[in-house]
Amino acid sequence: MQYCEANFDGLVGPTHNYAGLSFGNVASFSNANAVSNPKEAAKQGLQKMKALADMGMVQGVLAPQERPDVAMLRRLGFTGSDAKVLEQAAQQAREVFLACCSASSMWTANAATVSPSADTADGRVHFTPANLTNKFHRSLEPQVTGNILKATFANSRHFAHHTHLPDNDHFGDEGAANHTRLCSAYGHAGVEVFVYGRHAFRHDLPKPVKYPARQTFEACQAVARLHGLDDDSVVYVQQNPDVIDQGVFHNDVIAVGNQNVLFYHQLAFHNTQAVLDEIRRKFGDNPLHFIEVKSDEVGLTDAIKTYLFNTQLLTLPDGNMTIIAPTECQENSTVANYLAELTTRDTPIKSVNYFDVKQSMRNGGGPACLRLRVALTDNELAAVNPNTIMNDTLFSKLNSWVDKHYRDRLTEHDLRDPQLLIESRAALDELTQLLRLGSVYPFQQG
Ligand SMILES: NCCC[C@H](NC(=O)CCC(=O)O)C(=O)O
Repeated sequence: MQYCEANFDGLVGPTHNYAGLSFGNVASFSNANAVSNPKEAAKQGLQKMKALADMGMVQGVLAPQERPDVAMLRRLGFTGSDAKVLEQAAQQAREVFLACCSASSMWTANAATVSPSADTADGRVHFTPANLTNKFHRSLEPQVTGNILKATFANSRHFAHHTHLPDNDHFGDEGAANHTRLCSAYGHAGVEVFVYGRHAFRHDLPKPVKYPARQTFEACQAVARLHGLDDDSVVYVQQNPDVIDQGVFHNDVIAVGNQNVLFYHQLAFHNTQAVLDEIRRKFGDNPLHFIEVKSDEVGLTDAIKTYLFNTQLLTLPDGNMTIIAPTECQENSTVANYLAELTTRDTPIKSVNYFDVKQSMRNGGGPACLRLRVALTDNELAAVNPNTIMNDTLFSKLNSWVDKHYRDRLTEHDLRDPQLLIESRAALDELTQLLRLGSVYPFQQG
């Protein structure tokens, strides 16, 4: 049997904007109110997807969500026509209105946690959408995310879809951004590493003081239980609370793993040595590479600014690994030099490819935030909705779709425009036909 790791990237939605919604995410806060370009953002994402498909990777697309979320605004007491709801909300509750306009579903590393069939008790691929409770704008996502995942991985023999965890801070779950799987080959049972920021029920244990810890230990345990993972193949790791307080709001801002490589910053974890020992013990005898970046090689500030660790670490068809990095890494000489030197070392990482995803970076989302990894066997891949897999035809169709529907400039004022809602729904309706997803959006369900 053949195995692969597919990357499913989130398509940037037509309302991509900068609203400063994510306290603790430095880029989001510092770009609040900047003018966005949804068309460019969507195209930057498509370019990355196409380039990975051209490298021989299996690349999929996950549809964006319906925004503004008029249904949520109605639930919060705004009434009348859609236009009236938008106008009242924008005037009376600006922050709530902006939260209901965010295109944040584009960061599909936060869509769900995925466990491949090689790790699960029933031999199916398991998906749990993340509840994203810590930020109101992101807590709007899990229901429709679940719909989109079910329409993309629509085969109950191979794919198990769980309901997101309870919508409560005690079970705060940010999905795959805090989950890494290490394995000797994608089809072999691996070690699933869950990273949390705090314990929900224990107040005596360390936690950040300035910024929120979005993910809890209890959420990680619940997902591992739902997926039927074996305790001997799971490691729970606490993120270093100090780095959360410096702007590392997800683990994938400070560490990334692939197969037998864990690439991380010296300050990433609490009790690092114990973490590494447990991973090594559970991983077994096969070779395992811990690539630790020391603070005197790349300081935390540079790592956060350039998103050195929010890179995709991919195994190419020739067996070598490559790093997919944002151009911010190339523009910083310390980081660029580090990466150049890394490819000469005796590790599986042999090359670096840089991509311009600046529209996403300004909201704190790098290449790794934009993708959800799904390791699949050939049979499972054959059961994935084929219309969501990137190739020349889909690339050209999606580019034309973006050209037809997306604006190239969006300000806060534009978000109030009822015409934008009409345009966005028309775009998404067409997209669901293009990707053959069925009716996944509230506006399609009457
Ligand atoms: N994995 C990357 C996620 C980035 C995301 N940013 C945002 O939602 C910013 C939205 C805004 O500020 O307009 C977040 O913080 O969860």
